[in-house]
Amino acid sequence: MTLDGEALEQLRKRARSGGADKYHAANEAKGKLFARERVALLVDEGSFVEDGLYANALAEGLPADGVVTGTATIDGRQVCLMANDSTVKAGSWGARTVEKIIRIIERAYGAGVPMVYLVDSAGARITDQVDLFPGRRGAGKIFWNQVRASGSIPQVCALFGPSAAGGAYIPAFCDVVAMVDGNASMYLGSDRMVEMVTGEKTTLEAMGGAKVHTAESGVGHFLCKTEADALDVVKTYLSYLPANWTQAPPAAPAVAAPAKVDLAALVPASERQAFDMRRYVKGLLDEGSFFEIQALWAKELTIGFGRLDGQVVGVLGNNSMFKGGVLFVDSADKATRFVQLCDAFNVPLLFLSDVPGFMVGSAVEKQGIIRHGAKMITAISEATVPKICVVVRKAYGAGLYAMAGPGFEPDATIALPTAKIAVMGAEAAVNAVYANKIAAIADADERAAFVAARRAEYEQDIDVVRLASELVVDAIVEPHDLRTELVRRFAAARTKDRHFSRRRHGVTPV
Ligand SMILES: CCC(=O)SCCNC(=O)CCNC(=O)[C@H](O)C(C)(C)COP(=O)(O)OP(=O)(O)OC[C@H]1O[C@@H](n2cnc3c(N)ncnc32)[C@H](O)[C@@H]1OP(=O)(O)O
Repeated sequence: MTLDGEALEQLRKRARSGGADKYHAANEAKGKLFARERVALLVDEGSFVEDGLYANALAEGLPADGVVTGTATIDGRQVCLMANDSTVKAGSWGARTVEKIIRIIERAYGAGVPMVYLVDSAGARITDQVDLFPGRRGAGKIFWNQVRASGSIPQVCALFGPSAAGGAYIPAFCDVVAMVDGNASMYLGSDRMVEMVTGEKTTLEAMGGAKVHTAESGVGHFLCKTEADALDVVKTYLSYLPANWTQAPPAAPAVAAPAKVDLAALVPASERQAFDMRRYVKGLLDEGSFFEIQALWAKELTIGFGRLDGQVVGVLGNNSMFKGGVLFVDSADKATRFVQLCDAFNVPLLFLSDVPGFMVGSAVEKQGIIRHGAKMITAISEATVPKICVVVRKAYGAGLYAMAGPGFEPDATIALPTAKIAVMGAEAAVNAVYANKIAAIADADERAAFVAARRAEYEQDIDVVRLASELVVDAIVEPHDLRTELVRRFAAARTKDRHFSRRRHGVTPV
């Protein structure tokens, strides 16, 4: 075939226009943008270089084979990207679609630049299955490549529509997923399939919608109102991360902490009174820099990126506003993944502890709280980035270990003057040791006096000065000095040795 300029322009136009008008109109009615509009909104103007525009150009009705792939810059930094075109066979993957996706991930991995996935797809194109599904470069190779790239380059997903069956694993293998409320969904079997297999009547939204995944399953990380919001999340996420695991996160000009926040006043003296750790974090970090992740899921643990004097840090803080800040199965998983993410991309870790410990009881035992807790403690142990544990109010039981306590090679354990570190809280400890004696005291006043005396003894044992004198904590720091102390200590830890263990990898308690 010979092509003159006009014929090539026609071919190009056809490939760029996507699928049938009715599918463009249907998307528009749902407030969805065309895949190419999403790319244009995300990347620096004029920076996109496309690959595979003519994929399946000889077939009828499969422009670009339903996926846009290429390289671009975001805020001047190089990325690779793919964007499903849901106007072409619902964004399903044909053989060329799969090959294009595999190639762009391989390219991102090879170049050491982030990979961005703009997902809106029906998963495997069932009618093409022999070509796309089982082979060496079939759809499985997409996931293999994602797993290989995980922790080597940032991988971030914005989900705008369905992400069906195999398609659901693309977001799942990403570091974070932003989901557009009302349109985005992830599920292994469609509602029709679920009814056929199990008899359950459900909908994509009820089973795998954005609210479900960002608040209940934890597979999604950000609930976004609009597509533009989801694209902003992608940009913001990348702004905290290096291009790949060999580089340091990008520094920014230092910004002071918010002047009006009095950290000491934020923490109530009584352990029974809750406070919002998110306010504490925002008061401590550079003003406006806190970027919370999974804000709606496992809220008893607050996580996110921020900056201290312009340098990126990953923050984990127990939030007593939710479930008393106790660690549960989900919060342990939330911590595990975030610690691994930060460690992979050289983001120092700041632990702000106000933790009563892990939850106890038959419900959580049946959910495997022990192995989830062990997983979290494994991640904390294996993390070799600079890590600092600040005991803001308390660190009890295995909660101390899970929040990078002294045994977990932190670069420092810092206690605020009112901090308590103990195997458990005073009330529980007195009850554990003296239950028989307490029960044997008939007189109520005498019993109360006995309990108060034992409690006072116990409190003396865990006094913060005693802990500092025993070298359990490295410093006692007043709240108004905490930020400066952290800036200096993180700077000092930047060049630390990051070797952990002589082995291929551990056997994680999953
Ligand atoms: C690795 C294993 C796998 O991934 S197996 C993949 C299994 N996938 C599925 O079961 C999803 C099936 N599709 C759906 O549920 C819907 O199409 C979803 C994704 C919800 C989108 O709905 P909606 O926007 O209304 O589109 P639609 O159903 O009208 O479809 C538009 C055109 O696309 C086609 N299509 C859709 N999905 C596939 C698919 N997986 N394989 C092949 N073709 C697919 C439809 O047939 C329809 O085509 P046409 O335009 O009528 O010719």
